[in-house]
Amino acid sequence: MKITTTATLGFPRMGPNRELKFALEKHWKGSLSEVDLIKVSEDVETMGWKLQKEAGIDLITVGDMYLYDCVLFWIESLGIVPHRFENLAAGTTRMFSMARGVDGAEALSMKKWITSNYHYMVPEFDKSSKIAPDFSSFISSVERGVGVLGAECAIPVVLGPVSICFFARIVDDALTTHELIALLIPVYKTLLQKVADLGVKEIQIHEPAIVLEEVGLIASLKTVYPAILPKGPKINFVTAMDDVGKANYDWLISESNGLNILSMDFTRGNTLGLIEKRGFPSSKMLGAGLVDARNVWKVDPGKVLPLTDKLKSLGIEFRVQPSTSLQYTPWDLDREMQLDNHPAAQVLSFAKQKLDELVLLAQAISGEKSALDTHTAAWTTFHSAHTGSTLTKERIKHLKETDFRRPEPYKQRRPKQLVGVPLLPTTTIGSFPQTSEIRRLRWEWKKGRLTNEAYERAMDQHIAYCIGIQEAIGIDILVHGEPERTDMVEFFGQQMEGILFSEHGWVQSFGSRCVRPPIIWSDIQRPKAMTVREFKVAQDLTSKPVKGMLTGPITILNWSFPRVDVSRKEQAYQLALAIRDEVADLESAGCKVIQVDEPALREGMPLRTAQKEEYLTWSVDAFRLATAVAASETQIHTHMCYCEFNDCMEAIDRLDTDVNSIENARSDNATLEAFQRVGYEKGFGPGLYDIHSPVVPPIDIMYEKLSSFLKVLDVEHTVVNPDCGLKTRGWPETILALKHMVAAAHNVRRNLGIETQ
Ligand SMILES: Nc1nc2c(c(=O)[nH]1)N[C@@H](CNc1ccc(C(=O)N[C@@H](CCC(=O)N[C@@H](CCC(=O)N[C@@H](CCC(=O)O)C(=O)O)C(=O)O)C(=O)O)cc1)CN2
Ligand code: MET
Ligand SMILES: [Zn+2]
Repeated sequence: MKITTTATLGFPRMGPNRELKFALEKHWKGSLSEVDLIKVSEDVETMGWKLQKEAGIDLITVGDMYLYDCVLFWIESLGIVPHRFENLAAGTTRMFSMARGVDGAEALSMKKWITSNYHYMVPEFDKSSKIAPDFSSFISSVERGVGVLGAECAIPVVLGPVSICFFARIVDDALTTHELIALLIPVYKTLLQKVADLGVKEIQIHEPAIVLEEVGLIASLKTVYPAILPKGPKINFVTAMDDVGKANYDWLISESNGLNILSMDFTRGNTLGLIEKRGFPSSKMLGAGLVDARNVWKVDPGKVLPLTDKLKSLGIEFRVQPSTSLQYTPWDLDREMQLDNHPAAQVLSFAKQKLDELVLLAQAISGEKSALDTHTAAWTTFHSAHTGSTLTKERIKHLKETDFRRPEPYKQRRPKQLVGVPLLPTTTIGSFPQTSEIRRLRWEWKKGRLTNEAYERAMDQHIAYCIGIQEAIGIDILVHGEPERTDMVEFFGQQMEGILFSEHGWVQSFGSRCVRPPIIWSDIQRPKAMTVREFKVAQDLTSKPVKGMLTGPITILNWSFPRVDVSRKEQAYQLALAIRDEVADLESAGCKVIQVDEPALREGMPLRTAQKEEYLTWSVDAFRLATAVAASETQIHTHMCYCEFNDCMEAIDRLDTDVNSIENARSDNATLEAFQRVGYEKGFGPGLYDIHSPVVPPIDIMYEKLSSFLKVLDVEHTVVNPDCGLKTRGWPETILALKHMVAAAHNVRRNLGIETQ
């Protein structure tokens, strides 16, 4: 019997030891040449190819080793350059300049990639932008892949033109999406023919935007695809992260669209439902995304084999693939020595292990019944050994309606809070610069070269420094600065039972920045207070209120690898109880204002309208469960950043926080007005300046901005703050920016007669 084919859709790009991250950062500092940077990236790419080849993967992607981001690479290759960068010569330097900004030209904006914690660079097309393609870098990387892997195995990846158009921000009505599509058609036709001429047998065209419910998407697909496909290679049209929805599905399966293989995600959304209801043509092959590329659990044969049996019974010809690129999982589980004896280790799988799973699954499908037996055994052992926490389960069972409700509504509790703090109080979002000295201390401590006491003393000095700076600048609501936290999610996860950590399990978040997502494997419990010690250290140093700083349950869930044996809702409630206990402990320690960050609330929202409400209901409830324990006198803040607020404003209102500090990078007040329209009447802290830029706005700009906020917002309910945490910034610009922010607040207060001197 013919063995089922296996293919991949992309591999982690940072390398087993984050080689690319360190090379990039050296290059940007000027201590590594472009040639040497490219050498590092090619070495990492070759390592990935070798692993895939050795695992027995049949079709391996090439041309997708992006130095910074996939979309950015295609922006540069297509030469789509906004006016402010037009004097730069094409090439890697221009590409990095667009990603990171240069003096006088701010960076392209960054956006969450569909429903993940990966960020892409947003293409920007203004009146002076053109399409000025140069595909030489892409073509030579494909040639390298074909050279190493052979033309039978090397599959070039192209980012599709429809996604470029739908991701793009068109400035000043420079042109319509339709006109942009028309410009891209001949360019893509030439590109795809060039790739075909290299003798490859298949081309993957990735169209990630197809899972979004965008108006006009289908019309674009219909215009573009008949016009661009080359003669020769088969075309694998790749979608991921959700099902494609009915309308797009019907276009995908149409006989006349010229597509040969349709790759779809079977781990999110309801792809099987679409196939069952709407059929699948015998003229096309299915690229079945059966191995979850966004989580770290082994394939469960009990779940996946019934699915493949179904596909077989429908007579569909299919191959085995990961659900999307493996870039969302860490490189290799074998390096995690400290997990060796952990009960969950036997059911974990990182990118390298997933390659073996693809091959085993293909063997099982091809009739080798025993291929996945060890997988079945591992899951059985895991489930029988793992009982979870009775205490947590009981607490959830006995939750009452009042556990989700503050003792009094906003209007009644607000006058009881922070009495004595001036109107338009100034504050920050939590973190202060994470200096190399802080990271070095942490490293020494982790290696055992620094005792717990010595590490805590060192962190306390940083806290004292942060308090001193804030006092000196005259900020009203202080923070301790979060020096003890590696990451706002990792830090909390590390102190909860039921959550596991990897040592090398880095996943790219944007550019060279990576995260090590916690792995939720069992019921959550918080054995002891997580932040109270540092809060007390800070509060003891000042008579001003210090804001307690927590990460909310939804953000912890969405930035972790979740369990697959219980619902996300259940996990969110468990996390909420842990945070609730922390809120109560902070309050007992004298904390008067507590911020519970939820920057990832929007990101976890499903794409299909039908499922959005359900998600927003339980996620808002989880947040309320975490915070409603606070007394009326305690002011609860939240913070959200870099997301689209428009379709979840009512949900944000239902969080029932006293203050919501949001990133508001766009200069107009559209977001604030929209919040007013949905009846949001609680406290607001719109970001006064963008923390991503090292450029410090002058006082008068901040003054204007704050004054403009007050055209929409009520003075009584407005808080003055930057738009996100300051951990990625340096001290000098942080101090200057906060001085300007405080000065702007004073000027506005004087202007309004709230303050006299
Ligand atoms: N989880 C998460 N997602 C998020 C955000 C966030 O803050 N957290 N913010 C938004 C943007 N995303 C971001 C993601 C990562 C970073 C970031 O700064 N990451 C750091 C890693 C942070 C970290 O854990 N650092 C460790 C250091 C670990 C380390 O590299 N150790 C070295 C040795 C020590 C050294 O020399 O630094 C090693 O292991 O080799 C620490 O502080 O201790 C990086 O890539 O550089 C920033 C923003 C959206 N998503
Ligand atoms: C990505 S949101 C960051 C919130 C966190 N409190 C910080 O200031 O870093
Ligand atoms: Zn933020």
